[in-house]
Parts: sequence; structure tokens; C-alpha cells
Amino acid sequence: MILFAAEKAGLQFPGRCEPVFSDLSLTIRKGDNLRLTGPSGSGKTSLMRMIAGLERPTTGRVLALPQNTGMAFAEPRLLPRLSVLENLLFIAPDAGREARSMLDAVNIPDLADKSAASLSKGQAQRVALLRALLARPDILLLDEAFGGLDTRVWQVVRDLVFERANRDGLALIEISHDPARLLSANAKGICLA
Ligand SMILES: Nc1ncnc2c1ncn2[C@@H]1O[C@H](COP(=O)(O)OP(=O)(O)OP(=O)(O)O)[C@@H](O)[C@H]1O
Repeated sequence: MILFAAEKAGLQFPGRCEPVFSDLSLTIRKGDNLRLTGPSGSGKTSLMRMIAGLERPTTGRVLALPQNTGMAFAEPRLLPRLSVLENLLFIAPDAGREARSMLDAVNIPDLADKSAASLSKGQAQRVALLRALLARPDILLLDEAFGGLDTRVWQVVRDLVFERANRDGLALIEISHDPARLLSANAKGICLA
């Protein structure tokens, strides 16, 4: 099943002489694992935003967009005035039981009622991932999302993502400058120059 397709897509921001990328044809199917690579400023995040439907190509065409995307970034972007659980229920109001069980799965069951503003970066990154998963995405987009995690916690996170990927067939798209922090060892690389 095709979740995203672009044909010869290019993206140029207003006021810029050069497009960020051009002539990019890409198809993402259910269950795919992709890694976006390329130097800083080459357009990895911009391409992710296009996959999520947040940027439109300025040349070429997008032929298919996913219905639901989940995104997590290096900066967790939680709502600081809400508790951890409230941040999760904001996305999925009826998923209280699932949210608590996911907090348990990533080793932070005691943080449910803590203020999001009081979390460490690694704790907040885990909550941001759970929020992305609770959106029931077809595609999970991870943009340097796990730099704050120690190896043991990172492995726990990886297990949860793959359990969901196997259950729901979600496609996984990752950006990480550190190959050791890629969840999928079998990800196909898309290199932006
Ligand atoms: N909204 C925007 N308006 C104008 N220029 C933008 C916008 N978003 C990104 N850019 C520019 O597009 C280029 C690609 O940015 P992007 O964040 O996609 O790169 P990246 O490969 O993800 O970089 P990094 O690895 O440093 O995170 C950069 O030159 C950036 O300044």
C-alpha cells in the first residue's frame, strides 16, 4: 500500500536562489524503513515536512500523502503547562489506559502526573515519541529524536517502535547524524546532496 508518492518534486523557499532539492521521486509504502542522509542544510527536515504534507513542492508533484503522520524532533516540543499524561491525552483523549501502559513500556510510569516543563530532555523525548505514536500514524517521522537517551533507554524505545511497526505496519522515516542511533538497521538510505 502506497502512503506517500512524489514525482520529480522540488522545493524552493521564497527569496532563495536555489531549490533545497529538485527532481526527487520517492514512493513510501506500508512497512518501509528509510533513512534520510546528507549534510547539514541539504533539506532532510524539509523533505520530512513534505512527506507529512506540511510543505508543498514548488516543482513536480506529490501524488499521495499519508492520512496520519507522527513526528518527533530533537526538541520535544511538549506543552509545558500540561502534565505528561495531559500532553498525551491532548492527542488521543480516550487513550488513557494505552498512554499509561506506554509510559510504563519506556520506563517512566511515575511521570504521568508531573509537569512537562519539569522533565529532563531524555524523558521529554520519550513522551514526544509516545505522543507521535498515539496519533496512530501511517508514517512515523523521527528527526534526530533520540539524542538525549542513554543506550539502555534507547533500546527500550526501539523495542516499542518496532512492536508498533509490526502491529500496525507503519513506515519509519529517520534522520540521525549518528548511525548508532538509527532504530532500523535495515533502513534504505535516501541521500540529499
Ligand atoms: N521555512 C523556511 N524558509 C526559508 N528557508 C528555509 C525554511 N526551512 C528551511 N529552510 C532552508 O532550507 C535549507 C534546508 O533546511 P533543512 O532544515 O531541511 O536541512 P537539514 O538537512 O534538515 O539540515 P540539518 O541537518 O542541519 O538539520 C536550509 O538552507 C534552510 O535554511
